[in-house]
Amino acid sequence: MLPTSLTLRQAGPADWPAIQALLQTLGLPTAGAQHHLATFVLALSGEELLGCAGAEVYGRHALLRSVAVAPAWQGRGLGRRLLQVLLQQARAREIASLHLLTQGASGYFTRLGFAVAPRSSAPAGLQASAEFRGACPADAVFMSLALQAPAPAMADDLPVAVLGAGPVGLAAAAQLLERGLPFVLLEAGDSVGRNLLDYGHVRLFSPWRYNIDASMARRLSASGWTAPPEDELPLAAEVVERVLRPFAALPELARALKLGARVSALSREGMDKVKSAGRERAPFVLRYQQDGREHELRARAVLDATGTWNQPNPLGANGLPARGEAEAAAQIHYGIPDIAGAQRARYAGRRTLVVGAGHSAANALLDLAALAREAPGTRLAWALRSSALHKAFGGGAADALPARGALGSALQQLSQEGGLEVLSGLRIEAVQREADGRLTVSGRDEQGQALSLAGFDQIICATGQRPDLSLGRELRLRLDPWLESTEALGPLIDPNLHSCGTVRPHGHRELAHPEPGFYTLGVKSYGRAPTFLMATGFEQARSVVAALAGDLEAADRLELALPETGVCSLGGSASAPAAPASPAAAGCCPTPASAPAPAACATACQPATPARSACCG
Ligand SMILES: CC(=O)SCCNC(=O)CCNC(=O)[C@H](O)C(C)(C)COP(=O)(O)OP(=O)(O)OC[C@H]1O[C@@H](n2cnc3c(N)ncnc32)[C@H](O)[C@@H]1OP(=O)(O)O
Repeated sequence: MLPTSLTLRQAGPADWPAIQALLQTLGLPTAGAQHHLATFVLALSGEELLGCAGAEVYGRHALLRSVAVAPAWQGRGLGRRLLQVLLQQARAREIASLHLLTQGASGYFTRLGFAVAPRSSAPAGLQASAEFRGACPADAVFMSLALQAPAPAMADDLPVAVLGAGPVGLAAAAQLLERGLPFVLLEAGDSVGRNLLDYGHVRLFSPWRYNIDASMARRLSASGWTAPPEDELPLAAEVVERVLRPFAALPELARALKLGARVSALSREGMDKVKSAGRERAPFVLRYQQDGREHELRARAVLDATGTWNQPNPLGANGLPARGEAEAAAQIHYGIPDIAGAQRARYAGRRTLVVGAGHSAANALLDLAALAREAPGTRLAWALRSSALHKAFGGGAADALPARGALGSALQQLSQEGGLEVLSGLRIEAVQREADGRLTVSGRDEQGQALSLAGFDQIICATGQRPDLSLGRELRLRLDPWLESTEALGPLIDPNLHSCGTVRPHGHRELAHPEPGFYTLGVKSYGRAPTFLMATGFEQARSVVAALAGDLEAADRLELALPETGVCSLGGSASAPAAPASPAAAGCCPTPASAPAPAACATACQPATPARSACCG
């Protein structure tokens, strides 16, 4: 018998402690559940929580979870009543199908109409849920229940839209060609590889064989192309000249490529972000500017490989532009200027402050030091937010990419020889242009003491990049709260947690969003994390395109091991600042397909995985 005082109602924030306690008593996972508290239906007798059931909604699909009845009240129809309410609500919200993962209750849900299904059949949004990402053990049974007839598929003849014709966007195009899927490739710049050309003078620290996507190479080879010597280190511009441009010139690619086409907004036809019903069969709508006019096109899926290069982080240590930064813009270069070439005059005989702790800063400092040997009066200073210089110096000989290790070692040597003024632990707050035209930088040291450094002619800001999130404003995206990476990647790449090159292989599942058919690829998928390597992007493109083609077997077969940097840390304090990204680390340095991890790193740097529970639901 159920108590006469039984009430069923929707949960509110104050109910979470009691729900959590019930789930823990029954051995059900709690990870991620609180985010979906608003969907929870509760059964109460007075203040006492007798049972609960919740759902995570992903577009027109939902993941049933946390179906729990207190042991003393089981077997009296309470579970069934809770589920009836949830099902009613799901139908009212036009949810097309309900799914669940369970270890011990599949028999229970079979009686309610659920059927066991392969995990791979789960809608894309569900793949990004905490339960799919690890809160439920791999042996949990996946079950589904259709609430409405399946939506008709979107017209197959619509193209896949690839945004950005950098190495990863072009790799996606190569995969789409191999799969025979129609596509359109939109590039804002006037050339493929536009961002690489911006630092075209920089020599990459990974040799050719890691800079070329395999599917691109296959297609190029068929047209008589000769691969560059695989052990040489190319300049960034050479990657464009010798690989990307020849590939883009192939007729089958050239037909699909729109240069000078800047995408400004994405949405779904007839749907704003709020509308759920019919969403997944509504084509994407892309708005873009080309030749001074606004255009729109429709697509069945969108792969955003636009990178982050055009969104540099500012000088301000708090992530905001330093006060006065905009006014001083004419004397600040963001990225890696061509100090030995086109921009020599800007730095020769001048005093320059380089801000940042990544490979871009190292490259700029070494170029300035070389210039100082030729041009009298050239002086250089280096400001970095952290005082942990060893991180900026990298792993040296322990780095699996020797050129990357050598870059840090050369910087260390330069600082030891007194070739540069080092200002570590400096948190920049303001930049001021003085009457003599020089810049004064002020901020605080790690103890909070005010600091002011005057007399800089130029500043090179190499503090990394961040993604432009405005494109996805009308799409349903799930991002890591601080990295702004795809949410599932956050724990794997968070520089607060670890600094190794080790990232668990990942593909279409980790890259999926609640918006079916939308994926972010390449460095943008890592958001603000500085550890992206180009080979990661090639593998992402391969997996996502295989998934779009319906080849889940290939999409799930992920093969990628990243080389260690030689500087490993795990569980770094939250106050430890992240090393800023650099193009050398972020956009242009592919990695060996499988590089052995140095012994020192092999155990210390296991990628973080979400907390696991013995049970599931
Ligand atoms: C998506 C998910 O949340 S999966 C996680 C499911 N939850 C759990 O495993 C937690 C522990 N179990 C419970 O909290 C409860 O037993 C629930 C939620 C599974 C069922 O709730 P109850 O209120 O006990 O069930 P209800 O009274 O509606 O139905 C009882 C019937 O289901 C059967 N049943 C209950 N649990 C199970 C089970 N794990 N497997 C198969 N049958 C079951 C009972 O034997 C009973 O059968 P009968 O009608 O032939 O006597």
